[in-house]
Amino acid sequence: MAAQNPNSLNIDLPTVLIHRLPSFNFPIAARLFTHFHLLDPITSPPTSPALFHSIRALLCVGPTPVTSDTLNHLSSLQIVVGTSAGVDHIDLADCRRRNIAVTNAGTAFSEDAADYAVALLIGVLRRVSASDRYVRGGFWPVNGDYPLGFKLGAKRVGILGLGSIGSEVAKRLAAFGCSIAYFSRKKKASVSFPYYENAIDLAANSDVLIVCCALTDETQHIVSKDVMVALGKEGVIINVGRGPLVDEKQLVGFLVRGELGGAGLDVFENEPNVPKELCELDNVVLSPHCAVLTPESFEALQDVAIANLKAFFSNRPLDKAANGAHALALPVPFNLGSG
Ligand SMILES: O=CC(=O)O
Repeated sequence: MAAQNPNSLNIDLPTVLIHRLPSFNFPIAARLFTHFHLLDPITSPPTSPALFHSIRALLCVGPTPVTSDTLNHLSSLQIVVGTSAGVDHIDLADCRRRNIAVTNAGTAFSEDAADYAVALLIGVLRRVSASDRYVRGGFWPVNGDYPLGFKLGAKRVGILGLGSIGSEVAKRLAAFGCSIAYFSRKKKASVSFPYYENAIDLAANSDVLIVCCALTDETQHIVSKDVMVALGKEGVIINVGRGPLVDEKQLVGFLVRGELGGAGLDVFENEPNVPKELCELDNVVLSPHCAVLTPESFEALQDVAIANLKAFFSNRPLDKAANGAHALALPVPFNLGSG
């Protein structure tokens, strides 16, 4: 992302510091530029480190870590605007302690993530990628028809995390004739799908587990060995959440030994490294953490980021009413103070 030269700031626009690892670009930022001065220290290092201590708003690109150390360099910071749905890369507890608001992508990515979860599931059950390899490899004329896949309709789908992505997944798979059940932090009064008290019980009553909950200390390795045993030999795991939600070492073992039916994985424990055993398996579909990446979702993301930053700079609360359908302020105390 090319940002303005800090030495030629237009003082009429509020300043937002971009926080990104050199490898992360923010592909569609055109509209943000029209509303804010985006300072990118990677392309335009500030002439004085004191500038960092005057920054009130930070735009955190992708999973760039926001640690206590980051926050120590930004003593005036009041808001971190994240550009991903997950916020596991942001030290939320420290932000809360320092009274710094944190926002995420809200629902900007939910539909794309849900579409992708369904695509991975169909890809695994119907062996779409493996069939593609079969045709391209010239095996069809030699070996004949490719082995049968499995039907999606009537599968019992267990959703781990019925937030905005999980709800979109449920809507889509219900339309395919699947039955839906879920486990979430709490039972949702507004939802009639069966609720299970824990991931093991959900897995024991499902053919497919779709993992789309947030990564927290409580949910790390929520898909454990016991969950895999409960899901059973024909069971399929789809992960569009975060790699560490699944015990990857166990998953690899279960798949290699034929103790699970398959997996569709967009996220991994040690990205961008993927266990090589997975690449050998035709009942596994792999993708490089791209479930949410469409130009349309980046447009929606800009709406959210602009709405939250505008609300912040005009002292309006960061809530849905203030920020439109996509906005979400995470439950950290938000105090604009006098700054
Ligand atoms: O993984 C993508 C996101 O959290 O937005």
